[in-house]
Amino acid sequence: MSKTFSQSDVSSHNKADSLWIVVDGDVYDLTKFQDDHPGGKKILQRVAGKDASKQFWKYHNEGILKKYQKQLQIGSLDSKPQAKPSAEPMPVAIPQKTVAPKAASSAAAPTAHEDAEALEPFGLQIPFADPSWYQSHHSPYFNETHAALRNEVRAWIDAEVEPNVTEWDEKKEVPAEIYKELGRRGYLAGLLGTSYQKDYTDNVIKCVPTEKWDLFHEMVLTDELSRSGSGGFVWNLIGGFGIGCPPLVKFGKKPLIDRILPGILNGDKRICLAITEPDAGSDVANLTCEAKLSEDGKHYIVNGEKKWITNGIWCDYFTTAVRTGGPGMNGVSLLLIERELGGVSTRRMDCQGVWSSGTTYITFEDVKVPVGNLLGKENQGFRAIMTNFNHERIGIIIQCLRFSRVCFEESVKYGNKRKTFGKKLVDHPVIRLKLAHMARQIEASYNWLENIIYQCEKMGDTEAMLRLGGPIASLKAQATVTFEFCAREASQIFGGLSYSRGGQGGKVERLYRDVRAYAIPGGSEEIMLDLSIRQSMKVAKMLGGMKL
Ligand code: HEM
Repeated sequence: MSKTFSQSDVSSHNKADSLWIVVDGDVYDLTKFQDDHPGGKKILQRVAGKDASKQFWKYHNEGILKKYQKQLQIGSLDSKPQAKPSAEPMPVAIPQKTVAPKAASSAAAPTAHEDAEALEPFGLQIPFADPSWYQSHHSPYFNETHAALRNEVRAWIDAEVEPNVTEWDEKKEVPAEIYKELGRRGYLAGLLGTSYQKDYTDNVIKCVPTEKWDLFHEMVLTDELSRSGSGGFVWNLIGGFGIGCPPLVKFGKKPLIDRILPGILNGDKRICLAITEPDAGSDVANLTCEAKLSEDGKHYIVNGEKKWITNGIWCDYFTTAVRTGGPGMNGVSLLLIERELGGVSTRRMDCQGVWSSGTTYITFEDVKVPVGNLLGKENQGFRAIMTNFNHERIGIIIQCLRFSRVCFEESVKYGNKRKTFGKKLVDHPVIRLKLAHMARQIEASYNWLENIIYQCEKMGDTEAMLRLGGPIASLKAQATVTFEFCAREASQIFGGLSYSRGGQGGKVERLYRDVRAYAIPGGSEEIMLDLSIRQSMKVAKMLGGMKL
């Protein structure tokens, strides 16, 4: 914005018929906007022609300026210093001695050497609102390729997503263009829990050499997407893909992969995972959706229902758990069902949270699916589903922990501006105690997550399924409990502002509603905690190391 004004220029626009104000040295013409201002026009007229920065920041967060700046800003004060506003989450320079990052090591061994230097500080530097490596703490896991990805994703989310996410959530839809952008940026090819799938897409990620891609990049990507503060948004983008596509890549036959994977990775086609049924959730072995082999042995005829399927309404492909054999886990297969085969109906379900994720009820009626669409072997789908669960749960953990950080960050920011009884909220010990309990749970869980991701990076799929199934289940429960706690405490800190939708407490209100979408699917807390002990004990016994 090149136009500059003096303070006296602004002062002359001090009436309803020409209403200018100044916020942080920038000049806004609110003459037309005043009638639409949700806080009322009188309150704006009272500050007409004046610097209203203090009043503005009392009632709004940064998102408002990002959203309305283009439309309402007409210039800046001639006295405005050149420096950027401090709310900008860009890399910051703080005095310190260790800022020279080492060259990245191989994908299989992410900078796990003793002399790895700390990375440049990045973000707002609010302790615990970002992982400690953003504040230049040393880490054996993250190098400059992870930092480059983090910077790229954050710039995108800050500029194009965060200011719109409330609107999208209320509309229960994210513009299709955003999903395509995910493909264009080459992010989809890296979100599969495998090496980067560069052979199947021309949209290859630019900021990370593909041969260096590892599970920590995937972690950073999911983490930064989640900073949008909307489970609905994150699930819209990766909720179906992140769990529906890996079985295709790992167990699909080559002709099927060659035919459909490029369209999926480019963001042109969408895929989801269809396991849960009206009568089978965590109890996967009891599912009833049947796939009967046709007499000529060329097709499966699929009949049945699936419920709570993320993204289903928008999907072209459904990675579906079907019964091809007898009762129990040994009669279950995975089948890739295509919408265009006919007989697939989808309807949106109204849910408590994750509104823009498209939770779906699906019916399959005599769908004729070619046998070439079988993923893995007939009646051996249960194992593929179990392997997939680890990837799904790790995604849930990453999201929950970032949402917990968002609750923490929002609370710290609000606690530093809201005054009660003559003091800022953060100056009340009872509020600091809430922040302390949030921070300790977030950090403990995140450090465990880093360790588990490192183990996944080192172990093969089968070993990870056996040895990490228990710990991942346990951490999934830990992460959802942490998220619930942080959403609750943040909500108490925001008071009425997080009881109403939108506005300053909007993120916290939305995340509070999203909690159950994390605590129930992908294995409920109860199932996870029980499994964590059963599985860990069983494996320890099996591997012969446990002495009682
Ligand atoms: C660039 C100028 C402004 C824009 C674009 C703007 C926009 C908005 C928006 C979108 C809301 C709805 C709540 C939210 O989403 O946060 C809102 C609420 C409000 N605004 Fe503004 N506003 C501006 C300036 C001001 C100023 C200067 C004041 C005070 C002097 C003010 C006072 C309020 C109040 C009291 C509310 C209601 C807050 C609540 O519900 O708790 N606004 N504004």
